[in-house]
Amino acid sequence: MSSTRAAEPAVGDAFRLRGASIGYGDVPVVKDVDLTVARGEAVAVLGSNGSGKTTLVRGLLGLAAVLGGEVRVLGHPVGHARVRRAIGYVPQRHTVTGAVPATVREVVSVGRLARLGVLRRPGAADRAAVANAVAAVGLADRLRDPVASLSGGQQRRVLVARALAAEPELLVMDEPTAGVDAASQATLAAVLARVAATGTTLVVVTHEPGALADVLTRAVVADHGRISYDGPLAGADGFASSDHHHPPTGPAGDYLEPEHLRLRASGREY
Ligand SMILES: Nc1ncnc2c1ncn2[C@@H]1O[C@H](COP(=O)(O)OP(=O)(O)OP(=O)(O)O)[C@@H](O)[C@H]1O
Repeated sequence: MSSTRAAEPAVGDAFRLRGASIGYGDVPVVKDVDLTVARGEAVAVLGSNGSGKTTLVRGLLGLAAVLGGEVRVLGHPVGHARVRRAIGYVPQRHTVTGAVPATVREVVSVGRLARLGVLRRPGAADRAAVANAVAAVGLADRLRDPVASLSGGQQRRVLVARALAAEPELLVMDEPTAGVDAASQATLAAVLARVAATGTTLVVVTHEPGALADVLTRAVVADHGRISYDGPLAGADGFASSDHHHPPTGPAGDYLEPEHLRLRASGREY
């Protein structure tokens, strides 16, 4: 997709964990982890079920609690407004079926909200970013269709487009290829290669790194909440667990609906 954001030199950290413990309530799942990812890197997060991969990336997004140590994203503490605008997220397992019969364009437009702020109305650049993101995932001909009328794999691609529409500096994807057919995985790999080429940092939680092997260069393997391997993706052979992946089932209502409603309530059309 084209980007309105000029490629910036990849300087500094995309994120940095120092002795970081991340979890839920007061229970750490990720324990005492040191990890630095530089801007512009493309990193796979691998490991078996329950090893803490999702919790690790949710810690970057402020969706899991930092219980100890330090987590900084783009040089800022987690939850900083600058970080919220700069980070794109494709959550795990969610499809887009829910109570709100949103169209593809509406769901993808939600990805622009953080950039727009409360007051600014969408302009040509916003509409172009949405259209480009939808085209990038191969769904341009479905722009006006209700998302609920798409297949599970197509709905995953809508969520990828929603994250791309924000033109994020850091794109975090949790199992983006789960339940997506081989042709669509190849499309996604091509999209991510173009996104990476603009200097965007990629972090992809996956059980299927092979599908994105041309894009992801570094692998981090989680094991019982700790990092057991950090190095070239090629050297992580055998760590990727293919014993299981989640079918993309279940409503995404908790994550999507309030934002859909906000978009509609604001009367802002794309
Ligand atoms: N919201 C939550 N509240 C409490 N515990 C949680 C929550 N989410 C995950 N956990 C626990 O954290 C541990 C790690 O889960 P996590 O989802 O991070 O693993 P994962 O490596 O992403 O696994 P998978 O490959 O199955 O997606 C699990 O034991 C899980 O029960």
